[in-house]
Amino acid sequence: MELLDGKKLSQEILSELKEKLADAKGPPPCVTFIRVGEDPASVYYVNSKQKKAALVGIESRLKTFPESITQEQLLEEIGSLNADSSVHGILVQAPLPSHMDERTVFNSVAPEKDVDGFSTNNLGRLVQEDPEAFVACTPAGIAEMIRRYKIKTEGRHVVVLGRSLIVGKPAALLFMRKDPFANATVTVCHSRTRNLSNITRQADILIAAIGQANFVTADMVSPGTIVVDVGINRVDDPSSKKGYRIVGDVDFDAVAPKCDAISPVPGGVGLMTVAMLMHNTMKAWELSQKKNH
Ligand SMILES: Nc1nc(=O)c2c([nH]1)NC[C@@H]1CN(c3ccc(C(=O)N[C@@H](CCC(=O)O)C(=O)O)cc3)C=[N+]21
Repeated sequence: MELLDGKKLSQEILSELKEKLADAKGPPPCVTFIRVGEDPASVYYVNSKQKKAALVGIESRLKTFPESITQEQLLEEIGSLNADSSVHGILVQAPLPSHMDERTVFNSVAPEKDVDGFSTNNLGRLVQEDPEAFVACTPAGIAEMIRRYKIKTEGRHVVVLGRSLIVGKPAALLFMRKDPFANATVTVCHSRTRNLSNITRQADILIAAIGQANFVTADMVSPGTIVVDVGINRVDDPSSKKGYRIVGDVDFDAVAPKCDAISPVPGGVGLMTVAMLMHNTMKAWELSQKKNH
């Protein structure tokens, strides 16, 4: 069993980006984060994204708003960032307060600054296999992990567990692209899927993005499978300082011995997500320079 090491890979990606930026002239890439409210997980994630940006030489800015901000006010703020030529990427941290419509908010980010890839425009361009599309950072991170470990996907069966906008759906689209690093046969399963384990046992590559701790058990996985665990679930752990720990969607201890390769949580896809955000910001910056010349 090989461990798919997101920590090592993400550091590799970040240092490649840093190197690329080292001899760049003019203002550096800039990503602006929007955080509404003080959800501790959001505070933590945005903070860690800002730290990684600084490491690479990407400028980052943070705009925070109280939960009481109206959607209209938020759209106005996004509008002024869209118009600000010193900002190359905009990321509205999810989840948003329940009085907002996430779809409307995500769609208000200018397509060329939508480094999250959540807007209609970028999802459409992903379906069209447009290389200039911004691909959502988590699916992009999964694909990059598989590519860098030289895991073949062509003609193989990729089973995606979960159909979310942010992970499951774009991941399925990525792996079915006409591309030597994709070309997979993709099955998407979700909460209404019947005989789930019959399907998951047919997977060459299993991507778990359900959001439920220990959902994927050993009987669901055939020997030799490659498992990518996208879950981030909090479970109580009195022996840890915080009183909880983060686990994925896979019962790691039981499943890992059966796998050819498996990504851990933490230390797996989460870190790749952050690295791909930096990649997307760099891409937004490069595309904006191309346009201005
Ligand atoms: N607009 C938007 N874009 C996002 O990309 C987005 C978002 N909203 N909302 C929340 C999710 C979650 N997410 C993660 C980022 C980093 C780790 C990460 O760094 N994980 C580390 C640390 C885990 C830990 O200890 O908590 C690891 O897996 O090793 C995980 C998850 C981005 N998201």
